[in-house]
Amino acid sequence: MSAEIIDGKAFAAKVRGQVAEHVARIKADHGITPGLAVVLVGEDPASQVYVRSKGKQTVEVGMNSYEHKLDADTSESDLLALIEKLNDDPAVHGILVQLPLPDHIDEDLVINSIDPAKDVDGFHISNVGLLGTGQKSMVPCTPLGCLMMLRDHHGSLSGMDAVVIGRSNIVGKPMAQLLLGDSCTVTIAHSRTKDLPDVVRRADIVVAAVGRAQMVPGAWIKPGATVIDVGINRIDKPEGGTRLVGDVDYESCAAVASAITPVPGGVGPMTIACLLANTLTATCRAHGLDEPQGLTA
Ligand SMILES: Nc1nc(=O)c2c([nH]1)NC[C@@H]1CN(c3ccc(C(=O)N[C@@H](CCC(=O)O)C(=O)O)cc3)C=[N+]21
Repeated sequence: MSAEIIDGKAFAAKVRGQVAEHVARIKADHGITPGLAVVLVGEDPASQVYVRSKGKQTVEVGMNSYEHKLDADTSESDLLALIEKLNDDPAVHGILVQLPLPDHIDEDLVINSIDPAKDVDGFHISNVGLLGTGQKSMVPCTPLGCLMMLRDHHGSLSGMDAVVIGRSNIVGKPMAQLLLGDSCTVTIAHSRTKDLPDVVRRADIVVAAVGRAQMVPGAWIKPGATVIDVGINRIDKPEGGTRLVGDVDYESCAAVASAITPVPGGVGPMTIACLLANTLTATCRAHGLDEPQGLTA
């Protein structure tokens, strides 16, 4: 194994420290406490774990956390009414509606009903359009966390060949926009891409975000490339029990890459840290305060 391990857990702790410092300052100077509302519909146990750790970390950086847990059979109109209330609540600077939503609720409708200025996930069409045209926006947390780690590792990304595997609205597409914004030559690959191994082999930067356990083998990686693994998949261990793995085959990729993010402890913790950074950014914009440096795209 030769690759440097990019420690997302440590990086996320550093980001949270910067957020906490800034929060303390705006509290002391302006009497403002950032507030993040998280809305969870249904009982999905994995989702509940994320919501809990988000809530805990929100409080740890000095923000107010508002959790709304709704029954799985909550109607779309009740959910929209809650969002309207949160949009109008000056104590709430950020709103996150945990995805996926139950089938009877129109996800796009719900996301686009969030005030874009409070859309700390960056999923509202206004924010997507602003990001795509290089204007100031709220940037989706997972791609923002990946970008922070890449910038930290490489300094400039200018002119690098980047391949994003996966074309989701949540990760693949915004990741491609951010890499383009940093002057990479960007390819978005997906399930219909021809000769995927050859496409991936051209890349200086590989971002894997397909949601398929260990699908990228080391044989696809150009020696010396940087591998960012967005996948979080739970698989059975041969000896019983389960473990988390990414979308890349860690052992074989780490043997040829120059740097790689582990799962767990890579992109996941950075996603939550960036959610807090976005909540701080939204708070500063709402009150016309200076934005934190280095915590936005
Ligand atoms: N509107 C919305 N925004 C989201 O950002 C969002 C969402 N919906 N729905 C669910 C997914 C999932 N998600 C994770 C965040 C952090 C970890 C994380 O920190 N994982 C740890 C491991 C956790 C464990 O051990 O189970 C790690 O990778 O090291 C995982 C998953 C955010 N999501």
